[in-house]
Amino acid sequence: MALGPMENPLIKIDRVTCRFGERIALNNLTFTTSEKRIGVVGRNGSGKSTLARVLSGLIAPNEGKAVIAGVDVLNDRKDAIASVGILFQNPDHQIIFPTVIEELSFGLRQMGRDAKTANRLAEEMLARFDRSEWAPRSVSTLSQGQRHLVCLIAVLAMEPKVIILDEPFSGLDIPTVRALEKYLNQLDQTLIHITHEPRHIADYDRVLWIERGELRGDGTPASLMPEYIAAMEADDADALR
Ligand SMILES: Nc1ncnc2c1ncn2[C@@H]1O[C@H](COP(=O)(O)OP(=O)(O)OP(=O)(O)O)[C@@H](O)[C@H]1O
Repeated sequence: MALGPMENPLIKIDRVTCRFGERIALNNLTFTTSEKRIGVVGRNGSGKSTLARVLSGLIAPNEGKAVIAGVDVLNDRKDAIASVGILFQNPDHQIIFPTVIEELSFGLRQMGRDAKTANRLAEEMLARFDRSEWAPRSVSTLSQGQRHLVCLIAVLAMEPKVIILDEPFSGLDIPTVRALEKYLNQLDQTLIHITHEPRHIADYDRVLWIERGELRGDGTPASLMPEYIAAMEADDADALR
């Protein structure tokens, strides 16, 4: 018998606890999901970025594990690269090479492509985004929005099944946000989008509301966001504690 999405979810967070010293960033968090568009909300410091890092295998939880498309993303790094990609809030936390083509080729080399193939695929990706002239450009000469697009292209080039977006639009101007949104909406891949802006996930299939490292709410945007927004507005005295 074929397993349905409930028995064989695309994404599984299984009893994950993450501590930083005394601080508990994620507390025995468990959920599964196979939806294509998942929003993650919660106040500052609630554990969203920690969840993003666990989901992409970049940090080891103290307990529990993350499994994406059957891959234990922490322990099986080679398969994890094909399963999950992450777009950080700040592109400068992601970019490590001086030129755009080197940056794009790097991920493809990591996936086992030879240098020539990686270069060709990177050039094809730039052409797809109508940015072929960026190939030899020094990344430092691009604007923040342009560097963001380089990071997104780099993630897409690796064709991961799941793309995690950690507040991808903060600090970007309206046209750049619109352009990135357009690219993202067209994608066939699963998106997990961490945001403080309800508008960005209004059409999503599911929203997870994280508070103090635990799941405070779980539902559709229509069922969950009114309560979330009311809680945020009622709670401004507690901000930054
Ligand atoms: N490397 C770290 N060292 C120490 N504490 C950390 C570290 N990373 C996260 N924390 C703490 O873990 C908690 C959760 O942080 P996290 O960055 O996951 O929150 P967040 O929901 O993404 O916040 P924001 O909305 O402000 O980006 C916070 O209390 C934070 O101070």
